[in-house]
Amino acid sequence: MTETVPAGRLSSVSSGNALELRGVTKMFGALAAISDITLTVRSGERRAVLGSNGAGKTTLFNCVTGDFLPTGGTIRLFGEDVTRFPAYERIRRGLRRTYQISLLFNGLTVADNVYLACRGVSRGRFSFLRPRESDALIARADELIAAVHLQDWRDISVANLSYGQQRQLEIALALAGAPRLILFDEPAAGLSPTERSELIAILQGLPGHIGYIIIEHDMDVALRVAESVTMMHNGTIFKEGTPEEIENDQEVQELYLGDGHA
Ligand SMILES: Nc1ncnc2c1ncn2[C@@H]1O[C@H](COP(=O)(O)OP(=O)(O)OP(=O)(O)O)[C@@H](O)[C@H]1O
Repeated sequence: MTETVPAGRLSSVSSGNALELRGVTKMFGALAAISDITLTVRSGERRAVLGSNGAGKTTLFNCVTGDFLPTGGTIRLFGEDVTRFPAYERIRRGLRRTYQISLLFNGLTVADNVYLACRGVSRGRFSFLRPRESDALIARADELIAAVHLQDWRDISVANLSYGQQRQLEIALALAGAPRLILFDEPAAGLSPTERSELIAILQGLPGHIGYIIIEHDMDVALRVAESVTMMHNGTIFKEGTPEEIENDQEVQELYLGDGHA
């Protein structure tokens, strides 16, 4: 976890597309939660998806992960059509996701949680651990713990971590295996200003080959950790641009920033 590429210079280290959505629609009865979404995210790209409540952000994530099958359209992950693939097949191809709810083992330590996540995605998980394999997984777990700035809490049980530290740990779990694209669902929700700064530093410090899409209501966080922004409104894409373009866009300000949604 030593390679760090600042957001904004990522396109130079990666090629190809991580994600291509073409005309993706998801209906719930008569309601189009998302409608005709066409979106391309390059490998290594860091994209924020913004929009007011009910804009369709989470539905978009659920379609990408395979939690929902879209009603229409196609989804390609690293060039492959995964539209009808189950979630685990997408995970095998390097897709990860964090949730707004915690999925941690509260009674276990930080190190145990990350170790189990590493073991869960390692090839030898169904065999008895050989010492060397175990050592490698422990070393990998320690790398991930350092990547999310939790090395001083390595042996503390999750129940004794602050809320912000628990969110940091969830990022470490998402990094287990070989993720190439991570979907972060409101990682800054409920964090203190100090914890938000920590989160920004962690996201900015992720290895350059790992792209991500972040849903975030906190504009300050979103615009600092993303190189591109997609604004959603009423289930459709309303605007795309750089953080600067979005921040200065008159329509965005009127629709989103000015009405207290941020
Ligand atoms: N499982 C579901 N069944 C029926 N309607 C749903 C379902 N999931 C989402 N919706 C509806 O689809 C629309 C988009 O919801 P979605 O949760 O994707 O928005 P969002 O942008 O993530 O909102 P928020 O910021 O509040 O999480 C909303 O009108 C919502 O009520």
